[in-house]
Amino acid sequence: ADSEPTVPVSAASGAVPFHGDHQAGIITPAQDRLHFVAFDVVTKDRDRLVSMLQDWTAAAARMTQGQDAGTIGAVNGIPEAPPDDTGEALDLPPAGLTLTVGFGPTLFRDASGVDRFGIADKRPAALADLPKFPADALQPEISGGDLCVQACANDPQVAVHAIRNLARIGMGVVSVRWSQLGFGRTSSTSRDQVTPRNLFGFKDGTANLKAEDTALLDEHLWVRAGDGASWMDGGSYLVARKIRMTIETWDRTSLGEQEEIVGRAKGTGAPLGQQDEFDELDFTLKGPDGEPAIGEVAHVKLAHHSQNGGARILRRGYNFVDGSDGLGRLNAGLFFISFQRDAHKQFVPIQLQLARHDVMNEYIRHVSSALFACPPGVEDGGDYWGRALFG
Ligand SMILES: C=CC1=C(C)c2cc3[nH]c(cc4nc(cc5[nH]c(cc1n2)c(C)c5CCC(=O)O)C(CCC(=O)O)=C4C)c(C)c3C=C
Ligand SMILES: [Fe+2]
Repeated sequence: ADSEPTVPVSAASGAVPFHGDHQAGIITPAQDRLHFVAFDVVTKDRDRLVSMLQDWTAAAARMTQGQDAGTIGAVNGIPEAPPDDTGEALDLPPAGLTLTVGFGPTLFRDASGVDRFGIADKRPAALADLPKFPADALQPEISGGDLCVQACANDPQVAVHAIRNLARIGMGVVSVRWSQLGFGRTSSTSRDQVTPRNLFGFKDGTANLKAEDTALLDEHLWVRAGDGASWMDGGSYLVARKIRMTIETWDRTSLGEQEEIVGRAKGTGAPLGQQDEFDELDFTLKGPDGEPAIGEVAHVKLAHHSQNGGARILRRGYNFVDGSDGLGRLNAGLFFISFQRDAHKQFVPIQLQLARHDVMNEYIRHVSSALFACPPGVEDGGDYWGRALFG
């Protein structure tokens, strides 16, 4: 990838700046592909962990700009040594790659309560474990993690290459706990983007926090001074939930029932009883039968900020199909990701409402869960991922 791109640089293939006040990959217009990884830290040596985070930052700054992970490169080193880049992104453009790091609750105190790195007193209250929700069917082996990296790009090979090289660089310090590929975005995070569809066939990401809503982002997305741990100022909390969708059952449900469950028209994405996808939800409208056009337990009503003490989130999830399950069903669903200023005040009340009342629950199952604190952006120069926490 050190050579000049061989295809014209467009918005989809170009580079997203790595440095800035906030990490890229949050309000960056959602790219089409995801490789998300959670790591366990396998050393107790704080200096080794910090040194790896510095190496990761340097590699991330390079890879997001379409360069090799290391300064020598995949094919320019001595024949006797393993290359400092694995090579599968050679000749590929940056493809909008963003790499977003997060710190999990167990980095601060592990499962046995041990403060391995002397940072337990820096754990923000907002990074307390998420509660168990009704009907959660979480698999511990694909949940949690000490660190995460969200790689988003418009080329899956570019996202996978980035995660693979970070894992390689971290050998002996971290090991991969779990990872997830996503093949199609299920959100828009900018008003310039067309709303994509999830595997239920519905437009997903219409009523989302978007990059243009700067006042709402300050209110609901970015951690600010006074929120708690100052090292998180300018950062955001990431919730990941792998949600299996039993699409074979969904596909036997009538169109009308599907639309009632969601609360929007499948074709246009408009709220039921309204015309345009981007019309504000109107819960006072009545249908021909005199009942509310959007039912009391429609997904969009239950999830709406008016029903959840004003809580809003920035959704940035992806469709996944992990092959089939051996019983003739696709192992498919939605890898839900949301960013918010405090997951306990935003994601939790919304998810409690959904877990209790959403008819969609007959067709979905939450199988993994994780919460990470994503620190603010990295400045150009000597800064690195986690400096404010460890420095
Ligand atoms: C806890 C947060 C949420 C989970 C988990 C969740 C799962 C989930 N959602 C869909 C499909 C759609 N969701 C839509 C809107 C919507 N969903 C949430 C939150 C969660 N969804 C919010 C906050 C909203 C916006 C509500 C509003 O203010 O209008 C929609 C409608 C289109 C849109 O606005 O994006 C769809 C469709 C699935 C399939 C799913 C789990 C698999
Ligand atoms: Fe939703």
